[in-house]
Amino acid sequence: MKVTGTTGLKGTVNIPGDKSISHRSIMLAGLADTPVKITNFLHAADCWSTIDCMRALRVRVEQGDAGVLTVTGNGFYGLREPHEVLDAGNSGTTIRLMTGLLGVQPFFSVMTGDASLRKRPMARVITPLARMGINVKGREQSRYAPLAILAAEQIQGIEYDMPVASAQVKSAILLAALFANSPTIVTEPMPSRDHTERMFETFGIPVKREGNSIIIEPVQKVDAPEQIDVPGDISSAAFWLVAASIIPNSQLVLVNVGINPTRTGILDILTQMGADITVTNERWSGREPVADIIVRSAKLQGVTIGAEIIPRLIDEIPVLTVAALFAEGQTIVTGAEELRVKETDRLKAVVLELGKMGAAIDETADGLIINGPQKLNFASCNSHHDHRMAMALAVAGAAAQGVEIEEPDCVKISYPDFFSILAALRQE
Ligand SMILES: O=C(O)C1=C[C@@H](OP(=O)(O)O)[C@@H](O)[C@H](O)C1
Ligand SMILES: C=C(OP(=O)(O)O)C(=O)O
Repeated sequence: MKVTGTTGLKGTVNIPGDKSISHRSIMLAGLADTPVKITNFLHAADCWSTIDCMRALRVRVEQGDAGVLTVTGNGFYGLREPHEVLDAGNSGTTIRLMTGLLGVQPFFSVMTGDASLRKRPMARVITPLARMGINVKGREQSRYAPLAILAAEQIQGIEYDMPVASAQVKSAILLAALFANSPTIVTEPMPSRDHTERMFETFGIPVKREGNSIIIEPVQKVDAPEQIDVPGDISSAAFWLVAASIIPNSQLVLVNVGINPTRTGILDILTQMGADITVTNERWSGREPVADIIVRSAKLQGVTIGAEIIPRLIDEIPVLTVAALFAEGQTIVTGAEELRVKETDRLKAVVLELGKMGAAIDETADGLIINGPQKLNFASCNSHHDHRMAMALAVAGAAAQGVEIEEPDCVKISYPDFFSILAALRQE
């Protein structure tokens, strides 16, 4: 995929559905006994992995006009033993959340994923689930998938202090907690995205929050809504926010962007860098706040991105690195060691691939140091089969002298139309 430099981006982008919320909508609707309609669902490979897993557990998922889904479950105890190995593909969210949900079922199941997913840490979910009485085993002393999930007997609620801020670990525990015989208290070191908690409330499940703790009482059933409208994904909007900021003569209107405060670190950091961002038309999409966002080119300054904000922009670091290369002064990222266990080691990958374009970025144990502005040249760069890398490289190329992206197809994981939208917004 070749992306050439452009003199400006202009237009309106309808932001595709939130990936995190799309996964959760299918899982919760699959526990209901009435049909749930889901609009603006993200039709991307990761969310389809969740659909395929839930279908294998005998949940009906039908696709109607405009990609609207209708999910029909068989009730709270209605999942059935799958005949096949469940494949989470490239999706960490699918395998980790599903492990919580499968661990409490009275049947055996096996989950696996692609080569990248089979290298990602799974002990972080297996350890707390084991304390609940859930029996999951994996490869290499239960560190990696494939995972074998044994039929559950008695599930206890636990009090768990999470060692890392991870919405996936938190959500796996909270899903299992619904089926336990006593309450569960999960405490996070820093608040991670709370879409599971909000989705629980949408399904009539009470959620108690005390500081950084979440308390869940077991339930016997869920009260499903008739419809869920998935907000647009701010992690997808992030590529346009950065691209329009650093490419002169740009103005974009991003429509229907989720602005859940556990996700808006990118808006805070770009604003601190001097970006010209206007959040308008704030409204609710169910229990999730959404808005339209106008972004115009601006002169950016370097910024410090510390551990406390990382969970609120965890997936945005690759594209923020590109922003930092175009900003005046130093940008320092710390506390971002979780990036090493994503689809690829994203700290290493940004240094290596943007380095091919001439960028000098220092890699530290838990972050990056970028001195801007830097001049980038045309180069061939590899996505490392990581969707966020592919899109960050495209933004860098469009803002500079162009880029050739090897292995660009991975954008199908979260944003299948990314390249065609980029082409449509270009001014020359
Ligand atoms: O819960 C979720 O939907 C997600 C949580 C984050 O992962 P971690 O929980 O591993 O931080 C994030 O990086 C991922 O893209 C989606
Ligand atoms: C890390 C990501 O997703 P997941 O963990 O679900 O694979 C991502 O989308 O950037």
